[in-house]
Amino acid sequence: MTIRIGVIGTGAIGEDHARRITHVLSGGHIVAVTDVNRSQAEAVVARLGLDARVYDDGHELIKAADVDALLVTSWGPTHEEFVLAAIKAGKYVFCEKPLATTAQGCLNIVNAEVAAGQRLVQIGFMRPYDRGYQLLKQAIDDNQIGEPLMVHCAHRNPTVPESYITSMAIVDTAIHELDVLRWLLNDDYKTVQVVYPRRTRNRFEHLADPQVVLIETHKGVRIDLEIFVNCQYGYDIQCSVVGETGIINLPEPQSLLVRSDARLSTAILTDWKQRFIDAYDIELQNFINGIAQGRIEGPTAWDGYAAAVAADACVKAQESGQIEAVVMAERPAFYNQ
Ligand SMILES: NC(=O)C1=CN([C@@H]2O[C@H](COP(=O)(O)OP(=O)(O)OC[C@H]3O[C@@H](n4cnc5c(N)ncnc54)[C@H](O)[C@@H]3O)[C@@H](O)[C@H]2O)C=CC1
Ligand SMILES: O=C1[C@@H](O)[C@H](O)[C@@H](O)[C@H](O)[C@H]1O
Repeated sequence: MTIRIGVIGTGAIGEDHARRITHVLSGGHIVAVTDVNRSQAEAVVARLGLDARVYDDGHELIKAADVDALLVTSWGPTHEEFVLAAIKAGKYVFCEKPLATTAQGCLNIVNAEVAAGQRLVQIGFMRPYDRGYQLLKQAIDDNQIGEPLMVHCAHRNPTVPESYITSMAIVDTAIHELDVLRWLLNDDYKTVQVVYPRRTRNRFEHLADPQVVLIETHKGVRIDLEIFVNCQYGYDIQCSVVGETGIINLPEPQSLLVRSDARLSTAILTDWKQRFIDAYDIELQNFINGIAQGRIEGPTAWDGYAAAVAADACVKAQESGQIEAVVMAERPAFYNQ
């Protein structure tokens, strides 16, 4: 059985996902694409050699009879309307993060999915599929370091474009940690605070960079998360969990150790596409397999909502300078299955 897939938004990650579905994974076929910049969609069709129709509009594509499932990889503020339209059409939809740019937007999707009575939405939170994070989780669940007490994290990008604004450090970047740490610790967030260190000179003037997000979970774990999106030297994701009897660190991506010219060195990646390449492959293969089996199992709309509630509180904390509460709605039993 081949799942016929339509892609809405053929920018960086839309093209990369279309590439992996076409040239790496099995069971999926890209039959339709659209982008507000039509020439971008046409260029992707040509570059990847896709046998796909180019639509003028995402809603038209969602309704197309030969499209079984959607990838929503357009800009964050457009996700909610496309995911709601996909649910209305009764079609499976893989939506890149964020599910919606506000918690209320995510809740609208949660409510629509619950009303549809079937899991149709998977979010592109790929870190739980990353081998390194899986090893961390296994060690915590096996009680190898006792109860987790503190987590030190860093999320560093080499540079960001001028269009990247201060709140995006939360809704676009920290959102990955806001998702993966709930899963890792099997916990939810109680409060958040954002503090601003001295700013780097290597930033656009309007952007506060770096930032430090301080989080307290319901179990009392304290998390400090550095977001530094103009760090210059690489794409660097760090996570260190301090437990009662030991410390575990996220493994570095595999890389050659080179002895040469009186130096011992190893390269640092610079591109998010490479850092999580295996996780992206696995999450999308799971989505395709889940559709074929009539049951998708990846990160849910509720996970998208939970991360967005924390993100909303962080954005509030960016502006207030205060400790802000993270208050979630009651989890529908639908998501306990
Ligand atoms: N899971 C992950 O690690 C990553 C996720 N993302 C997420 O993926 C989404 C896209 O990010 P990028 O590919 O980096 O951005 P991008 O700007 O490279 O691509 C987005 C594309 O969507 C198109 N678009 C915007 N509005 C549209 C609409 N209404 N209908 C059709 N097309 C539309 C744009 O013209 C553009 O070509 C964002 O939500 C981002 O947060 C991006 C990078 C990594
Ligand atoms: O999702 C991503 C981007 O959208 C975001 O802009 C980057 O900061 C993240 O590192 C990357 O993983």
